[in-house]
Amino acid sequence: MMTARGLAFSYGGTQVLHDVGLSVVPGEVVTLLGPSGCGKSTVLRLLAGLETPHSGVIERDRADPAGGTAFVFQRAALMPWASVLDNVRLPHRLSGRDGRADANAALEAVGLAGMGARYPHSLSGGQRMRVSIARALASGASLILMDEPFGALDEILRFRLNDLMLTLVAERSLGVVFVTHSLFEAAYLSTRVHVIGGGRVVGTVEPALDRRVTGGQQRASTAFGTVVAALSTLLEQAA
Ligand SMILES: Nc1ncnc2c1ncn2[C@@H]1O[C@H](COP(=O)(O)OP(=O)(O)OP(=O)(O)O)[C@@H](O)[C@H]1O
Repeated sequence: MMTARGLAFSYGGTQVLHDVGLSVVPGEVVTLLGPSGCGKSTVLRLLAGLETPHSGVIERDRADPAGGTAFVFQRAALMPWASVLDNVRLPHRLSGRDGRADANAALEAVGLAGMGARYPHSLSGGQRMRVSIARALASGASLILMDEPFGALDEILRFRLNDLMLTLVAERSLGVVFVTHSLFEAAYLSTRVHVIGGGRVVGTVEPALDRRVTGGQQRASTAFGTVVAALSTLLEQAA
């Protein structure tokens, strides 16, 4: 779906990325893990086209039928004056379409069927994040860039939304590039984890987990422990 190679980027005179590359195909969650300020969000901004790399290339697969890219931020960026349904169908409205059917289907997919008439202020943090994910799904995007989407949620909610994401990725063959601080979340969700330090990929781990096992059983498995240990070692090198 997307391949990036040799990305370098500076803010003013300060180089924050030296050499970052990644690729994502449908059904994959590719995670960027690293200490605060290492450049994870900047990589997402480059992938989203919000910034232009100073060197390196980003190639989007032209054969990708759905083609679109959606962004999900840490704070669910919802319009407070608009209903949940109108928030979710915003991408449709911006391109002159109705979008109700897609928006309702997406709300159902994230477990918020029947909540379309509510307003963001009446939702919990986890529900708001679900609305934000529903908006990304309803937009029809096949590639979703997620910048610490569950960082502000409690552990239980984060676990639930991690499972929801894995289901949606598998069912809809989405590609996801995911940024997180949490090595446990990275281990649980990812097809591949790139650990970033000093603007470079310092190491990559492909969690070899049995994906039929979920929840506490997965997190308590020996395989999971091995992945977490490998990621901690790389994180120590990245810090
Ligand atoms: N608009 C900007 N202008 C100048 N410097 C910036 C800007 N945005 C980010 N930076 C700097 O670039 C570096 C990388 O920032 P980035 O937000 O990509 O890191 P991050 O890994 O996502 O951090 P965090 O995990 O804390 O969100 C940091 O040192 C940050 O201070």
